[in-house]
Amino acid sequence: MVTRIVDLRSDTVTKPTEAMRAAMASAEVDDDVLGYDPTAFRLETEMAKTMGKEAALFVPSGTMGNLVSVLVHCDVRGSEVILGDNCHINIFENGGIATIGGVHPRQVKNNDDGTIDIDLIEAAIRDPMGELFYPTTKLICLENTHANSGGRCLSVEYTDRVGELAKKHGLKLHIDGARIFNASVALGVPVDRLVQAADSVSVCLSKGIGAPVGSVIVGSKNFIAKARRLRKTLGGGMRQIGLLCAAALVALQENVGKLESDHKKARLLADGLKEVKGLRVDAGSVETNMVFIDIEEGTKTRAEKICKYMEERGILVMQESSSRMRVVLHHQISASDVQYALSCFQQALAVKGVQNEMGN
Ligand SMILES: Cc1ncc(COP(=O)(O)O)c(C=O)c1O
Ligand SMILES: C[C@@H](O)[C@H](N)C(=O)O
Repeated sequence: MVTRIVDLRSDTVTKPTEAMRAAMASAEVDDDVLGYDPTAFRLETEMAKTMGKEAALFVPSGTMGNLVSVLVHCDVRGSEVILGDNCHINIFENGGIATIGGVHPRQVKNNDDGTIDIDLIEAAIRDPMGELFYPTTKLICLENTHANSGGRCLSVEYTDRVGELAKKHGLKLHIDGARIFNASVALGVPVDRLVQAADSVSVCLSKGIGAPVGSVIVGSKNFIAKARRLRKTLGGGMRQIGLLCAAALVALQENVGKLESDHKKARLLADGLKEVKGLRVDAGSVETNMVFIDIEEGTKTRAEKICKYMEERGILVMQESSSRMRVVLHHQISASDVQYALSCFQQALAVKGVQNEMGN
């Protein structure tokens, strides 16, 4: 009988706290399409100030935040965006920039640390006055932290260099900052400084920050004005969104300060897992709240079996492939949860049933 659930699938799984629920219940609201929801205005004003940009816009998801941002920057037919081959926009957003926006993705290899070699970015740029055959590069996208690289942080120095390259070629820079606060805390760099070079940033409130729903796009006033119109076009114009924004305001107050603790718990779990025979964990590369766990060659089991074994004990783990799993720490995972998860992983790899000759 499972008596407790330890949900390590993602930092998107957090439940609203009592303070968030109370704020939602008492939120001052109005129609944000016909006018301006006052609580949405408060959140957008606060986020623009925090991120060091002129303006901000609440959107229902990080996927819509990236889609709207890319489409505002790539506003002419035949536009092209340079992005990492392993980035969220390219892998997990249904190809929306192309299928909905008609923007051509120019994939450049992501390094293991989430960066893209700057010389490869420059080599991928297609000059608008160039060959008749080519799309026109309009935008470069980075992702910080980089989820598929295990939550690795892009440094401010690297980000500034990419920003300089974009300016040199008359391009814009967008940062998928779903976990930008995690990067800021891990690097010890104020978040507004970390994104200073970016023309736009999409910030998820629904991840490590722990809000139930939503993201915020930040940028210039002109950019946000265009983004607001495009959000409506995409069906994202919402009415009394102060209910959601009130929870986000509480989340910002409550949880940014807890991100370092999430990172410490991730490192603690990674250090324990790397000692488990049959698992391979690069604990040294754990910079924020994510840990990728690989099954070692020759270990006669699969991620599916381990995830099932863990789920039977109340621990939810994201299966990435037949030999890879991911755990993500968040403010609703305690230190004792971490120890419990580690002990269950140790048991899973020791149990005959989980390991068998066929590795089935
Ligand atoms: C790096 C990154 N960007 C964007 C998103 C999209 O956010 P949402 O799930 O709110 O659409 C996610 C995850 O969800 C993510 O991990
Ligand atoms: C799966 C992915 O879309 C989500 N952003 C996560 O990290 O959980």
